[in-house]
Amino acid sequence: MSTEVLIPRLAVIGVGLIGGSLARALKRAQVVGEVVGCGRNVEQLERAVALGVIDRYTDDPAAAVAGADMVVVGTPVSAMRAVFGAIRDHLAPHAVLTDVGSAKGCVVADAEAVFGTLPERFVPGHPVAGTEKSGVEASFAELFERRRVILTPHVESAAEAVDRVRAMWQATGAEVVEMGIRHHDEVLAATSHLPHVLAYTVVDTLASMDDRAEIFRFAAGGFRDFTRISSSDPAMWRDICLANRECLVEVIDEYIGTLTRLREALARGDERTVFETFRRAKHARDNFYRE
Ligand SMILES: NC(=O)c1ccc[n+]([C@@H]2O[C@H](COP(=O)([O-])OP(=O)(O)OC[C@H]3O[C@@H](n4cnc5c(N)ncnc54)[C@H](O)[C@@H]3O)[C@@H](O)[C@H]2O)c1
Ligand SMILES: O=C(O)C(=O)C[C@]1(C(=O)O)C=C[C@@H](O)C=C1
Repeated sequence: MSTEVLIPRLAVIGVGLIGGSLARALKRAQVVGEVVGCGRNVEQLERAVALGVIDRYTDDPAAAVAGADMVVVGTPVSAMRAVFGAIRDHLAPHAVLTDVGSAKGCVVADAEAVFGTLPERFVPGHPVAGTEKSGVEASFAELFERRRVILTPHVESAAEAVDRVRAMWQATGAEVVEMGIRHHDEVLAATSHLPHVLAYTVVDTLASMDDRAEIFRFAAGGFRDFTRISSSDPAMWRDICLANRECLVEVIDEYIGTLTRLREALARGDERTVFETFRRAKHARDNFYRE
């Protein structure tokens, strides 16, 4: 099989679950030359080299991006503004800059604040794939296979830069789609951020009940499936939820409406409403996952 080096030098700033999985996938596909990692935790970066995820590392973002053809920011969204500030004057003229943040409006606002105007070669991105684990140890090359990656190019994004980021993600086995920035944040508030809020609050509610030991002793498959994502990094999810709070609060209100209606139906013994709510949900989910 012939392969083409799409990215002679890749800089990954924030080599964790997502940055590490991307580096692994691109190496496996043999489409990348050298991978330079950058972060704040030297032990983690050394581990990344030992695992073969990156070829070398530096703790200086400016040095990491020097000569890089593609720069991927894989830090928590709250760190992106500082990273943009540190690399701003050191990007090669031909370098394409992208990120993997779970919310996009905040990242674009940060880029605009740092760069003045949005750079032509900046293409915001979001792989809609992950796990509840964090760190380079949890990264794996197959993470993005048959998953979606959303690109949210801004009006100034150069078509050629968008093509390069698309080609990078396609090489990982992902399907790439484009979306408006606000639309992305509304959709992900509903499909990703709300479920995380629900999982965290359900577990938190049960954990604060007096008989919690008894409750958790009898928690079985349903509880495990529903709450897996409440094991995700609380600091990362605090950042995501606050960054996308406008869209998230709207969809939480919508959800509270549905939950309140169900609660009232249960209280008055309204079989029909309870059944119809569950039936509609089963129908929607079964259709969604029928492939
Ligand atoms: N975990 C998921 O399921 C998932 C899925 C898609 C996108 N994302 C997004 O990807 C990004 C990374 O998430 P992750 O799950 O890989 O987290 P992670 O904790 O596994 O990795 C983040 C890495 O960034 C490093 N870092 C933190 N602050 C930094 C800074 N100021 N400069 C340089 N490096 C810094 C950390 O040391 C760590 O190595 C986040 O923006 C998140 O919103 C996460
Ligand atoms: O599967 C998980 O553990 C995830 O949380 C992945 C998940 C999601 O909500 O689906 C989490 C955050 C992202 O930005 C994209 C994907």
